Amino acid sequence: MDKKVTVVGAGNVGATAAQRLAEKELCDVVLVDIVEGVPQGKALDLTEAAPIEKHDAHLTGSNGYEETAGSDIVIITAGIPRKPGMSRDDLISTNAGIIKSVTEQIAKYSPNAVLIIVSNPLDAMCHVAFEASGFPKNRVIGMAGVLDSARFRAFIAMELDVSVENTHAFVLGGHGDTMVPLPRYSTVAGIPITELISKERIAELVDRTANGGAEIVGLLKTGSAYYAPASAAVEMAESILKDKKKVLPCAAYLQGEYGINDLYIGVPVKLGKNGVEQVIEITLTEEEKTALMKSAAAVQGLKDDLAKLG
Ligand SMILES: NC(=O)c1ccc[n+]([C@@H]2O[C@H](COP(=O)([O-])OP(=O)(O)OC[C@H]3O[C@@H](n4cnc5c(N)ncnc54)[C@H](O)[C@@H]3O)[C@@H](O)[C@H]2O)c1
Ligand SMILES: O=C(O)C[C@H](O)C(=O)O
Repeated sequence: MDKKVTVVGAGNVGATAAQRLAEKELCDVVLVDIVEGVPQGKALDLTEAAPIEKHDAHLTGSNGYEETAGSDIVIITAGIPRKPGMSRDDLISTNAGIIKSVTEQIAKYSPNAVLIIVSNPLDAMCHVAFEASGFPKNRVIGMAGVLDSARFRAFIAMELDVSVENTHAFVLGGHGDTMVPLPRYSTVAGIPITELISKERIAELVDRTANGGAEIVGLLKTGSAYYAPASAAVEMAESILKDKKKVLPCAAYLQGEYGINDLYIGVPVKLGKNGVEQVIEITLTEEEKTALMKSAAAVQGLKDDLAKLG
């Protein structure tokens, strides 16, 4: 393949993302993890599936970074997931250290890459990677909104018994308890769901979406969601690799947009070969604005915690 993507963290999200990238024949994939043998074993296993899955992507596993050199995109999933009873924010001190050291290595070997951050707490980890890489803001992006809106889309399709392909949904804000699903901008074949589903029922679907991560953690008990998160990261990677310029909700570094400054938060962006090519500002009602500002305040709190961690 003429494109190369590194996935750091060969655990649940990372290995599933590697599988999807290869099976869609988007790129060659380098899987990196600190555990000896795991990235090598998973890359070999995926390579042995290739004749059956009919793809020619090359997969390599490594415990170092030399093999990652010259990557077009790096998806960072390294770190610990939460367990039942924990919030994503409880992961901040452990994962900040991991993301900092991983990003420094990545920046050294792939100075022109676009980084897609997955590790939690997502918006805070974007700040860590942004600072540790020294990359411009358009090349450090967080994955959360694509996942959160896919969850909302799945719940809308289940509610109305329609194809998921007919559904569109928007979720703004930080990837935490204060995320902001936007029913007015969520549609079925272009029809706003506010025309199709009662207010009370929409409120329930919004609540289920905002708690979608915790719902899966409660079921799995030993970790968090990975199939949908991997799909979401790969949709972002595909838009960048193919310069598709899809408009997707992603965590982007805002400098004045939506009245928010110097903060990573989920907003609609255009994703192309340069990463974030445009932040799209949509009109919000007073209620939606208040919810977004509350979410921004929560992310700012985590950013302040990072500064204290040093
Ligand atoms: N943004 C989102 O929407 C979203 C969705 C799902 C998961 N997540 C987050 O992604 C992270 C990974 O989740 P998972 O389910 O894949 O966890 P996992 O435990 O299955 O995998 C994590 C992997 O990271 C590796 N790792 C740890 N430190 C490392 C380092 N310094 N260098 C390289 N690899 C390292 C571990 O060995 C492990 O294999 C978690 O923080 C989780 O909360 C975020
Ligand atoms: O909920 C988690 O801890 C993982 C992830 O952020 C998710 O939304 O599935």
